Amino acid sequence: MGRKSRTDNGEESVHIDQVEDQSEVLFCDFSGGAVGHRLRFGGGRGQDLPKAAGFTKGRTPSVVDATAGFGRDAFLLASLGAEVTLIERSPDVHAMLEEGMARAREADEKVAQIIARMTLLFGDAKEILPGLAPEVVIVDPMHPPRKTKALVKKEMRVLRSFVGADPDAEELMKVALSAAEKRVVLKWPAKADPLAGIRKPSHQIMGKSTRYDVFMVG
Ligand SMILES: C[S@@+](CC[C@H](N)C(=O)[O-])C[C@H]1O[C@@H](n2cnc3c(N)ncnc32)[C@H](O)[C@@H]1O
Repeated sequence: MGRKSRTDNGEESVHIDQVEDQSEVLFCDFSGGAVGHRLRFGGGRGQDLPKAAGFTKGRTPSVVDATAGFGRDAFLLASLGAEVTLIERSPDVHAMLEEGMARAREADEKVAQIIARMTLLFGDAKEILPGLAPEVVIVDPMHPPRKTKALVKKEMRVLRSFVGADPDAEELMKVALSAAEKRVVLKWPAKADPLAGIRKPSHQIMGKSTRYDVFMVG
């Protein structure tokens, strides 16, 4: 996002309005890096997210990831055999995902099979979810600022510079709770206060830095 102006000597220059981390590009890579590593060495259905989403040895639910972001959670669940619909409302992030998925389809046969189970939608999940009747909804809004000084991972800082905070997370959770047929999983920082205005979770799965609040419905 740039704004043009004239310098003292009359030359045109471009000012970057949102300097923060927008100098960095949004990029998603489904076949290398952290995602590829998790695919090769991850703990399968024993990982916290699939457990929270109700994946068992014999059961693979259909999932809507209402907050797609980098698509990593969706990719993990699709790698375990689930059909996953991803919803993203930021045009920049949606474009990044679309490109990342297209690249991954070309890169590697195994990864392409996983991507084939992922359907990406553009828009606000609060409007789209009620028309989908999903078994399981995953909600992972931008997390509240940390109470500690621990630095947020760079890629999340870059993402935040594009999408900002998600102040309507409570509203999204309410829509998710009425749309899901089986359960809603809220991914939230382990030590953060519960999301205001939402009923208590049915149970929690606690990780080192992340927890999964599981809300059974129906
Ligand atoms: C923390 S990131 C999600 C990261 C994701 N779980 C992953 O594995 O990469 C949150 C994303 O959800 C998107 N988002 C938040 N609220 C949304 C809504 N109501 N509808 C669609 N997208 C939403 C934001 O634009 C942002 O890209």
